[in-house]
Amino acid sequence: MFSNSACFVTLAQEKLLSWKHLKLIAELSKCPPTSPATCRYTQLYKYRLISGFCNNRQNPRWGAANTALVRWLPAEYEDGESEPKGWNPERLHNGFQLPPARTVSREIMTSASKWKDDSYSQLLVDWGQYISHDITLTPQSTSTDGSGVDCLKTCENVHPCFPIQQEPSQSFLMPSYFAGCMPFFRSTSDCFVNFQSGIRQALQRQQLNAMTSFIDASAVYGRDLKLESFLRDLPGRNGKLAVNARFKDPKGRPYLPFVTKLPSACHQDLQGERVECFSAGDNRVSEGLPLTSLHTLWLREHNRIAEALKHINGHWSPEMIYQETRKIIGALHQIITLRDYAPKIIGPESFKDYIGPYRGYDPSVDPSIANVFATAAFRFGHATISPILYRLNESFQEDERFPHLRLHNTLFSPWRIVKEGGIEPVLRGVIGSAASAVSADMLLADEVTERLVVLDTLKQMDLAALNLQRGRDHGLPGYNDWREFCGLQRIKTLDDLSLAVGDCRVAKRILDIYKHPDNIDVYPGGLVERLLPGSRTGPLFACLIGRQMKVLRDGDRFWWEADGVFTQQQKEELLKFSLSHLICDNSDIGEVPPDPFRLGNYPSHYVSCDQIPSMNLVAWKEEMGEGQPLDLLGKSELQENCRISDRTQNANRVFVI
Ligand code: HEM
Ligand SMILES: [Ca+2]
Repeated sequence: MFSNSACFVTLAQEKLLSWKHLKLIAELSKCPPTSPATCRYTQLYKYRLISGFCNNRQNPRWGAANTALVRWLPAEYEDGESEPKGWNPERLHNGFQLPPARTVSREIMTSASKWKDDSYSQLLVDWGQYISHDITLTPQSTSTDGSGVDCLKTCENVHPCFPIQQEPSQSFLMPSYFAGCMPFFRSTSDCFVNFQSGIRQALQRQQLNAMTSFIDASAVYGRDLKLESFLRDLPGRNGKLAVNARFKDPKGRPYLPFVTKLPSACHQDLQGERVECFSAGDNRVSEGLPLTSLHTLWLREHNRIAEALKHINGHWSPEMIYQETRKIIGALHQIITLRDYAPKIIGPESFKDYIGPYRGYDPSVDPSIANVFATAAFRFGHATISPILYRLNESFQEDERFPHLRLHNTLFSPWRIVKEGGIEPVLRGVIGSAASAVSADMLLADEVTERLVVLDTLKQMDLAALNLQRGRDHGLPGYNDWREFCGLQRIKTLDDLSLAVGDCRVAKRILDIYKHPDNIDVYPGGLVERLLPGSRTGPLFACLIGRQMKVLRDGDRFWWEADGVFTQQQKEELLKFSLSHLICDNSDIGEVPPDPFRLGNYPSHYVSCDQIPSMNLVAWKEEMGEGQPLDLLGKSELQENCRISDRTQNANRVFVI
């Protein structure tokens, strides 16, 4: 039941089970019991802890890094406890076998072409990917998990491997060691046993979120002290982040530092010198060029703001400059996501229904990421990935030196930033080209279903099949159960499905493959739904994304609008910020659309950077002696007392934070 579990358990549930039983469970699970976390000192500290612990002082683990994804509906494993759906291919669900993930991908989700979305730029897609990396990372088992099985070499379902079977007609295209399947590593399972939700659910396998759930710029700063220290320019004593020591852009602007473990797995320009994978608060930073460009902009913005704050408050310590800048950058991530991004994704009506106006911090709200959000709903964005990466010159035309590229040639290829003109050609491409439209008959581009590059796997992967298989690995309930959860009608007939999808041919194909409406997986089901007006999602994903965004806001003690976090004057300055401003201040681009998520023609819909409002940081001016003494308390000093969960080390820890 608990095999391959990451070890960490708090068993303070004496009211429910005897200590004898708790100890037995701990032994079986190999998860040593620990005392519960407490947050004794945190009221004295005005910044978030890097791990997210003690954001909620009564429930210190809520939203923290390396805690379980929460369940809004109990898991449905084949054996009730841990085996994925489809683990035993012979097993019948409502009288039918589940269709293999790859079949669903090829028959329903893969498209050789994509329509353009005339309203929005590609930046809307890239922000989605960027912010998803701030709030969720589901760690996977590795071949070295002690199981003795190498998931790169087997096509059998043996823990922790749950390979994606190829359709027989495809196998001959594969090298012999892959013939028949694509490798798949099951997500690592959590050891934390939460009895509050009942014994049955407590014993079910749960997956982890390695990131802090909060929108807190953890993709910039990291999620533990070790990574955070590595990313900082501590020797500079200036509150800044460390920059790349080897390369600068053509105008002398900095790049992100490289990873330390060399040679890194990133792809190389075979002609030139090596360019390693970049490092940032999130280790997926080098996955795509727009993603890397956004990370680079935030690195530069941190250093720009830190420099300005140092001038304004000459008496601030390097630690205080760093923390205040980090706090501002976190707030800006929240503003862009809730004000500019979310309404465009779920539509104005759903925004009103599920999120609504801010009414203050609510400590009874659990801000943790839900399993269904990370594993299905927020992966809606995969259907908006463009098969082409556009690179544009100063006149927003195709760049002759750096032409457009097919997507698979850009993944994990940071050399294309360093050697091919910096981040500007890519940034102009993302603001100057249309997002891909989502329609039921054209979902994921075949660039990502036939040629997806995943590091450490030579094989070209299928993102649609990975998403589907991941949902089954996590035992996610089906599409119909989630519809019911969201107050939508269950689908019973082909007519019901045709109505939900808005395309009866697609609806028929889905029922032909699944045979029973209750067998439809939540990912393809949610993805094919007819989009709500003014949104980029159907009603199910709008509900799930809306609910998640609401708890991320209301359950965050440090939310930028929460009482006492910023002064009124500071809030007014923060609200002036926009992604246009981020681009203007940190790249060589001098003209931008006022809202870069909206697609405009160049030059008529662009304005000069001088016309973009900017924050006045004088709102952060503090007279000598005005700050609380603890503002200046060295973080390391405070966090000495905070023994924070680190799954790679001994799990048997006491939390006193
Ligand atoms: C070129 C663009 C993108 C690529 C190559 C990409 C690739 C991937 C891959 C390989 C995974 C892990 C799949 C698995 O094994 O389960 C993943 C997960 C995910 N992606 Fe994307 N993605 C892209 C864009 C996006 C966008 C635009 C969004 C949302 C708007 C998004 C949201 C997510 C989410 C929420 C996860 C789950 C993260 C986790 O919990 O680990 N991705 N993506
Ligand atoms: Ca976060």
